[in-house]
Amino acid sequence: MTEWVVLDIEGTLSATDQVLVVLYDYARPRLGPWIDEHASDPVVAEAVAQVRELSGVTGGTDELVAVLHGWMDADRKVTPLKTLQGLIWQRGYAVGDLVAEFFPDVVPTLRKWHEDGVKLAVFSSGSVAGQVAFFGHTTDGDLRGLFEHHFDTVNAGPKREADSYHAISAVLGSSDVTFYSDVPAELHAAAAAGWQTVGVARPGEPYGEADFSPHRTVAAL
Ligand SMILES: CSCCC(=O)C(=O)COP(=O)(O)O
Ligand SMILES: [Mg+2]
Repeated sequence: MTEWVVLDIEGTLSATDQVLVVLYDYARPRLGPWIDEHASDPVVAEAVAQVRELSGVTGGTDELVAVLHGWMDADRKVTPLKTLQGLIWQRGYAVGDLVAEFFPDVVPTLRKWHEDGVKLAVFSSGSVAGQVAFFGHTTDGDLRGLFEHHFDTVNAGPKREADSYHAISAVLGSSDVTFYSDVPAELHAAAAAGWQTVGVARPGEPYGEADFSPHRTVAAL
């Protein structure tokens, strides 16, 4: 049995539409008001500065929002976008607008692994703040206690680079780690860092028919 299981979210634990439709549609109209109402929050100010730097935009909130919407339409997992989305979703879960849903196999399997002594962590492009709110408000209740660690592109790095997985191993204090993801490029990066890998090829999902070789592949956890 592996010491650690690290899990991707979108396409692995939850349907891609949960993120790209439900969560993105919730964030889209709220980005502008959030930026204006939280301009003095250092996290928001830093995210806005990064959006300006990456896009070259010098105008007001409307121009920033146009950039953010463009990134969302292209599903570009750009870190400042994920930071702003995470703050909006955190509020959405707290006030009861949002409830996280999983594929049917997910919660029973996570509970079994946890009971069997396997340590669980998450590595997602979604910000840690968004992840924690997500697992705290699910159709199966508060699942935060199942996870020892949360990683994102801020505290670990890009998901398609081996260095990010080395950084996570250093925090976990172990290289006995198995990574579950629906994206082959993420599995290649994890394998390059010495992790065990499992491709999650769920029928009907964007990567359901992808070539996962040489990784072990399952259709459900
Ligand atoms: C509240 S978690 C939202 C997850 C998210 O924003 C996302 O982009 C998922 O990407 P992943 O790396 O988990 O495929
Ligand atoms: Mg994914």
